Amino acid sequence: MKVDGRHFRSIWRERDGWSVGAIDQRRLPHEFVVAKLTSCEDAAVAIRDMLVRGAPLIGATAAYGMALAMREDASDAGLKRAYDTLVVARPTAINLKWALDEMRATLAPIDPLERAEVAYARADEIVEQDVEINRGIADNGLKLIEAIAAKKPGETVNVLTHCNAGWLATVDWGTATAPIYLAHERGIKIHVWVDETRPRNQGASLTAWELGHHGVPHTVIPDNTGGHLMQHGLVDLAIVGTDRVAANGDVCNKIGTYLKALAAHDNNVPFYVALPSPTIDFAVHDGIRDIPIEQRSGAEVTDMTGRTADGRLETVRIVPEGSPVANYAFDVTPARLVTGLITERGVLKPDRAALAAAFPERIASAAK
Ligand SMILES: CSC[C@H]1O[C@H](OP(=O)(O)O)[C@H](O)[C@@H]1O
Repeated sequence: MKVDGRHFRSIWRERDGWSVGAIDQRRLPHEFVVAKLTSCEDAAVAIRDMLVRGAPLIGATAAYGMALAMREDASDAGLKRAYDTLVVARPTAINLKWALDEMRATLAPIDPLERAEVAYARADEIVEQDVEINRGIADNGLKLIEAIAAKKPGETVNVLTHCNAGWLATVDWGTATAPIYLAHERGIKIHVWVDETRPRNQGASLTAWELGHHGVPHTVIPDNTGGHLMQHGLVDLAIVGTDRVAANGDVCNKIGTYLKALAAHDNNVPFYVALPSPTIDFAVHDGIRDIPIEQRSGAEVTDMTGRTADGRLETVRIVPEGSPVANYAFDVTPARLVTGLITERGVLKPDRAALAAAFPERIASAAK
């Protein structure tokens, strides 16, 4: 989307035809730095250390990581090594394995001499497909926003979102933010409550940054505020992203999403989840039981980084030395708390039948 009027994507193939540019999201919102990935290892580290993050962007980065790997070693052993290196970079977003499986299915059958060129072409397709899918999510989600706007003519539609499921979490448009950007472009009065989303503060540092630079009205709120806003009628709907949706409609997303869904349910606030179909894991039938929840470094909880009054970036400790911390990166919202799944093929009920009917080809591939 736009950064002060100039269009950006989160990741791209550079003009040299082989290296990969990506916005270093660890530096936002205070610095806009572009990283250059020149090896499979670079791609794996970028995913692991969250230089890039967000399920679809993780998949796109892994796809280019495989292409970078084929430049290094296009043998069968090289292909296996690249897959094995990338697939363990982060455990929860299924888009990582989805993209790697797509790349391996494309590359394994062909002559190693052709693999590098074909890998870049397939990675480019995955990237363009993400943008196209998210544009479809925008169209389908817009209908929900328009229906709310029609009931309150002249008033603002207030949307709450959690973490960052914006264009920075994908190649472009975002998932949860895609309908928001389209509504804004269509002139609908919209405002976004942005959960700061401790401990990595991706709402405060990424969602606020991208909405602000695209000109979308928003307010950053502490994570614990959403329930209060819902009780007082200040949230018309919630739209969040997801890292993995189970076949039964359970939704895995950034830690704290489940609590937001409970508050929405208690206040009859529609709670939608926006996702591209590669985020559906038809091999998982109980999200709470079976989706692996990443646990990250305790330093993300004990420390905070910010800008000082004189413009320096500093990291400070906010937890007593010696106090143990736990840092669960995701939680799972049961399908019963989800109003609908906004996909590129429509807004679906969060259940097995609806998902299977909308994506029969995915059922077939999961059965293999
Ligand atoms: C469009 S996927 C966005 C999803 O990914 C984020 O997780 P992370 O930043 O740790 O990769 C978060 O759960 C978002 O909702």
